[in-house]
This record gives sequence, structure tokens and C-alpha cells, in this order.
Amino acid sequence: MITLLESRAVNKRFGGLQALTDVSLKIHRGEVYGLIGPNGAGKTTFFNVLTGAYPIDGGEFVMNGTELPAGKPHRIVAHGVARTFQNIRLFRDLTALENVMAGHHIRTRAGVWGILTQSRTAREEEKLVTERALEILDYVGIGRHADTVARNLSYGDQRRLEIARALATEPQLLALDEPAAGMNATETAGLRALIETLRADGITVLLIEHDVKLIMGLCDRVAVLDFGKKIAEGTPAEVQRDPGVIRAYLGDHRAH
Ligand SMILES: Nc1ncnc2c1ncn2[C@@H]1O[C@H](COP(=O)(O)OP(=O)(O)OP(=O)(O)O)[C@@H](O)[C@H]1O
Repeated sequence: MITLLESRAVNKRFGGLQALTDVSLKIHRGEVYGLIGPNGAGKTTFFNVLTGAYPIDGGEFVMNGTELPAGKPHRIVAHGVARTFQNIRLFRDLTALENVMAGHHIRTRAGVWGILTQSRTAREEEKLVTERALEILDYVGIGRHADTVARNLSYGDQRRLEIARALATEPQLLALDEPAAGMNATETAGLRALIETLRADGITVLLIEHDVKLIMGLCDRVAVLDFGKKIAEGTPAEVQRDPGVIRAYLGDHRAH
């Protein structure tokens, strides 16, 4: 097993609240790794410190053996970490294609400035970026909606578009924050198939999800957080029968 991402004793506080306490875990290259736990356990906070949205108060993330630059979202993306959000955050008035292209520009040489000045390199890159964005839309199953404005897409397709936008940054690790939230059974089945394709194509997936069936059916390994601490880790079956995990969920007065 090759470790892709390791968190070492990661800590995060919000004022007097200790949201993460010494969270250490290793995600293997090519696996789907689930992060579960009751409401308020610290799952999204873990994503936020991993991706640099929030500064870290202690510990570190190591990707491919290199420490990630804490608190620097763009540089962390350049290390191959991409994410989606619990609440969809698309450019609602841009087309699906434009949304994906926006995700891609972080990887292009000319960048936004080049596009504005319309240099030859920039125009050539723009063509390649467009082609690649169309490929990615096809890959996630919404190629036919390339010219549809994001807000007019169905809910399930908006979620797919979020994944497409994250994929445009060419991640090695894709962190999905509750991707099945609000989906109907058909959409969830489609999402599961897409994540299985991602794994088969070598993308490592870190998944926060409340849908237990999806977690159990999809994840290679799962870690459980409770009150900011990792209380269990293992295969879905191991974690499901762990007494500490059962207690955390049954004793959970914060549950949905
Ligand atoms: N920006 C913030 N400022 C203050 N407190 C925060 C902030 N973000 C999260 N918290 C607190 O940190 C704790 C962990 O929250 P977090 O959102 O990470 O939990 P979660 O496991 O993702 O929960 P859920 O399943 O409900 O999304 C909670 O007590 C929450 O209120």
C-alpha cells in the first residue's frame, strides 16, 4: 500500500471549541476512504484545514511525502488535492463548460491574464482547455449539457458538475463533502458508479457521507470522528461493529 495523503496529529480550534484533536490517518493511493461521524464531529473542518480554507492549529498534512502548505488553497490544489462542498458552489450563471474551464485555468501556463491579453499561447491553451473541459463533462456524464447554464441543471447534474470542476484541476486526491446529500435513489446510484469509475481510473477519493449504504458499499476503508477525535478506522464492516462507533451514533442527540 502506498500512502498518498497522511494527516499527522491535526488540530483545529474555534475559540474555546476543539473541533479536531490529534487526527492522524493515512489514505492509500487508489482507495475510496470514508470519513464519517455524527453531526458536528469535525468532518467538514478536516476538509477545510486539508484544503487550506482554514489555518491549521497543529499537526500537518503530507501528500506524496511532501508537507502541504497549510492555509494556502491554491498551492494545495497544485499539489493534487481538489474538493467539492457540502452546499453546491457553482458559478450559477455560467454554463457547465465555463464552470469546468474556470477550474482548469489554475493548471494552464498563460492563466487568466494571458486570456485577457489574448496572446497566441493563451489562445492555443484556451482551445486545449476547452477540449479537455468537454472531455471531463463527458466523463462525468453531462457532456450534452455543456452549454446549459449551471442553475438550470438538475440537482444531480449540478453535483456532477461540481465533481467535473474539481477534476479539471487534475487531482490525485478528490475530497467529496456529502456528494449524495439531497439526491434521489437513481441519482445516488449514478454517483456511486461515477466514484467507482474514478477509483478504477486511479483517482483516490476521500468521502464525507451520511448515507450509510453508500459508505458501506463503496468505501475500502473508513475513519470515524466523534467530537473531533478519530475513534475508529477499518473496513466498513469492522467499523460498523465497533462498540465505540455504535455508542457514538446511538448516544448521538445531534443526529439528523
Ligand atoms: N467556522 C467555524 N467557526 C466556529 N465553529 C465552527 C466553524 N466550523 C465548524 N465549527 C464547529 O466545529 C465543530 C465541527 O463542525 P464540522 O462542520 O466540521 O462537523 P461535521 O462533522 O462536518 O458535521 P455535519 O455532519 O453536521 O456537517 C462543530 O461544533 C461546529 O459548530
